[in-house]
Amino acid sequence: MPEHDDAPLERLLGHCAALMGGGGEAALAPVAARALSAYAQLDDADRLAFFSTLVSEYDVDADRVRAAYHRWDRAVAGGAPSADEASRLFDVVEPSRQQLLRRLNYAPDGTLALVAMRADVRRLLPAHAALRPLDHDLHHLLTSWFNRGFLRMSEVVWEDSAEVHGYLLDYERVHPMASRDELRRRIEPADRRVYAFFHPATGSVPLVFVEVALVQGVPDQTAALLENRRALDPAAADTAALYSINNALAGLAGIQFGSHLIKQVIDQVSNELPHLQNFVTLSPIPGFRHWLDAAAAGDADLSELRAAASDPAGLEGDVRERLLAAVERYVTAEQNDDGRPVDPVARFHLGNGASPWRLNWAANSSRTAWEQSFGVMINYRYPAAADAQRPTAHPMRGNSSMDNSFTTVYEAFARHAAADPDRVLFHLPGSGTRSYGWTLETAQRIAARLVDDGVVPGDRVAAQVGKSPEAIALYLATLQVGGVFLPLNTAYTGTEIDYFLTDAEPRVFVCAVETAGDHAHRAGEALAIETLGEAGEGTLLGADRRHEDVHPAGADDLASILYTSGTTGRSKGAMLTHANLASNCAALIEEWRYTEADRLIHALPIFHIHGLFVAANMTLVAGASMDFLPKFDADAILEKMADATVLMGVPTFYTRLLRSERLTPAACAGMRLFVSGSAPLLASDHEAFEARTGHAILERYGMTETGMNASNPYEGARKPGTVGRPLGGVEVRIADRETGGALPDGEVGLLEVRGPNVFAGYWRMPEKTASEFRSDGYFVTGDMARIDDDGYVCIVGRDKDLVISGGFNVYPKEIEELLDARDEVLESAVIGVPHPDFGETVVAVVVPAAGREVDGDALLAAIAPDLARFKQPRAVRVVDALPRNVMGKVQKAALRADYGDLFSGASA
Ligand SMILES: CC(C)(COP(=O)(O)OP(=O)(O)OC[C@H]1O[C@@H](n2cnc3c(N)ncnc32)[C@H](O)[C@@H]1OP(=O)(O)O)[C@@H](O)C(=O)NCCC(=O)NCCSC(=O)CC(=O)O
Repeated sequence: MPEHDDAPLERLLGHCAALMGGGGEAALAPVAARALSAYAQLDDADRLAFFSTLVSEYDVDADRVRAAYHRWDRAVAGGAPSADEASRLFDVVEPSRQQLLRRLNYAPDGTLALVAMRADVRRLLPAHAALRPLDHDLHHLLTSWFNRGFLRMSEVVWEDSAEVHGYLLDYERVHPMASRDELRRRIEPADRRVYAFFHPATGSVPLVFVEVALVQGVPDQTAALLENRRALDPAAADTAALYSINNALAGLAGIQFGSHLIKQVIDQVSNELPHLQNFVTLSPIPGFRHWLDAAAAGDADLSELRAAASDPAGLEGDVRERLLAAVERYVTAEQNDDGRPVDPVARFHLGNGASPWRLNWAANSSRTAWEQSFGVMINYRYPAAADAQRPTAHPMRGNSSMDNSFTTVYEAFARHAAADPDRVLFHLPGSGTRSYGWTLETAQRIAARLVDDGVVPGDRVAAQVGKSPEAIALYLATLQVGGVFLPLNTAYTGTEIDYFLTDAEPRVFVCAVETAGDHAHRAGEALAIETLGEAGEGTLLGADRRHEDVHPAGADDLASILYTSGTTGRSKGAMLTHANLASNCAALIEEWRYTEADRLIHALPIFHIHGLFVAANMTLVAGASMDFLPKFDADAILEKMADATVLMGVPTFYTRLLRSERLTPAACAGMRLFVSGSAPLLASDHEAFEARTGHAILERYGMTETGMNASNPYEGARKPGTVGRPLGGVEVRIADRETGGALPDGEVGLLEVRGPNVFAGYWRMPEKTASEFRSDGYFVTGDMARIDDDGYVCIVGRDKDLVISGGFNVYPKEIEELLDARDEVLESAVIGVPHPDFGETVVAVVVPAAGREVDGDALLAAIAPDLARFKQPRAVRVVDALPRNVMGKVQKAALRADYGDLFSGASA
């Protein structure tokens, strides 16, 4: 080779030796600059030689490590290790090339040159694995130099320098740009933004840049975002689409800037445009086809799908559906050993707090998109800034989840109110009534108050109030203004309320007039407190105007969050969308032939799905009326039967009615339907009720997360001990508990459901949400069931450790945690045992701490302030030890057997 080709490498190595020779920073900086300029002249062969020298010659010195270790070890053995020995050891285990690289960084623009050097290393790495230690050192150094705290975000505008624009043109890889004109279309229009992150050491080079489009509706096509079009007025947009996110410098691959960059972009956009509702991406799925190719080798279905998909003309109908299902599985379920998604883009967004939202068929017609994922793209959805958690959900297949062609519960109610304002909605105890028109006006007055309190769409409105027509108007008002209704059990204590308010961060909390004093301390900048009494008194109705605007809710917008106790002790907020409520209500109205002629006896609480989203929603949507009773009262119900047509209740209602002598065929003569749900109805109660009244109770099955799933038929056999067939639009299947594989009819397994009724996920618990869904969108209910020969679902037990007391769910963990926190308790196990009135009730089995005694009553009194009454154990049993299996797990089944008849003799 001619001498001048060798010279730069030799010069470089000479400079490196000089740099390691010592000297102050001022003296070394020019040497470093000369070294980097020599490096810039190297070709790949020389680079490889240089890198190999760094690996072999600038490594750790084994003798020095050994010597330092022995000194340290001796000092430790002698009982007097000093900080000196430890730091000496620390210094010598670092390869000397790290010091060399740090000194190269003394050169002006040294950091950028070292980032470029790492890009070279990474390019050569696949063929030269021996360079890995060098890459590791560079990664280590760059990670600390590019600490997130040094990054500065700014919006790139058309007036910025050509240099910055040039970088964007060069580094845009998601949707490459052919010209400055194209760049201009992404920067200049009012509905387009580019945000870039800069670092002091790399000057005007944007390390990461994010391109944002302000649009109406969640986008499903890249072409629509990139084409030349008239700009949309940002005030008319409802969605910010982050459609291109680029890491500019290959040398920074794998350097985590933290999860805040995207959040910072979202904060910036939503500060400027607070009305935006959706923050989404339209992202590629780069690894899908590669994964399909590999996975097809061991999977006959995928192999067949891969073959079918190889012909672009055949990508219709069934193949398309199956491909989308496979993409969904790839994005949501396929994980690396570290539990993170295999797809790099999914890893990035899910790691940053987004959720997979929707798959879009034929979203990108570029060749790359075709080669990566058959042109399928995905929207990930980010929580909005103000509303730190927008809905998270499993992806919905096939461009369909944003279908707005449906009527919300509020709209259906408002139509009845407008068409026939005098129609009675509430029959109150005594002879009072409230009309649809009154309810609409009351809701509008409450809406005015909510708006004055600062409620904007997406804000939560929490309520712990007694049952009254005004409380229903509050629910309607919340929906009207686009809020998310969060009803709370009136039995919850202050400690429990603290948790819900902290977790849900509502804008407004409405409490009972008499508890206002207890909650006054919660009021502040972020939370307004209002009061509402059972007679309609309180501050909530204080507005002297009506707010008539109706927020146009989208199908996927949240309508409500309902908290259910958690298996881990932390209550989970189930997020229900407008489409969840509307679709479920429509299915029930049809199934139970519910019409405006119906008059419902409503004796349920209105803070749960049964009383609010089944009973009240059906009435509001059908234009029917209801006898609105404050709570269950057998005599009051029997009285109302004279005028009513339908009763909806939990099994305790029927157990108690059966105890009344007034329950006769004559008393029920005008009734057409008795519905039971929320807990299993004893087959014996079903039979006794039919024998006494001639009415077969219609048992149905639902849960907070799904609304109603199945129902015995209105016409046809209502079979005791079953919950009937799936409702229209709802799919159910029985799955093997271990493998998740589908089981044939007749076998017992986990009941799983899918359909428009299934919730959008748990509030701020994306991992919990993900763990409760199968990759194909089925929600795992936790109930064990089988399907009989007629297709009826029979619930045979529960997989989850849940107690259902009088229709209220109670998770033992929450109570065990309170018991275990007591000094006198070593450990505890809480179980549900049969109870003649509540179906099941809560019992605590407690082991005292060493040398301590447990007094059951005192223990219950101690935990009572933190626990709603219905969750409090009805009995405490003190034992020496809890029964455990060989794995050490408490055997609750054994405890249930031991204490199962604790209440069998009790009268309710
Ligand atoms: C069963 C009930 C009628 C019983 O209420 P009552 O007010 O009549 O009870 P009571 O007057 O006899 O009260 C006796 C004592 O028990 C307490 N208590 C009240 N309800 C209780 C319950 N469910 N479990 C345990 N304790 C309960 C009271 O505080 C009181 O405490 P003390 O001893 O201190 O006096 C009521 O709990 C109820 O309406 N439950 C319905 C719950 C519901 O709507 N669930 C739907 C969830 S939605 C869902 O699950 C999905 C689906 O529907 O599919």
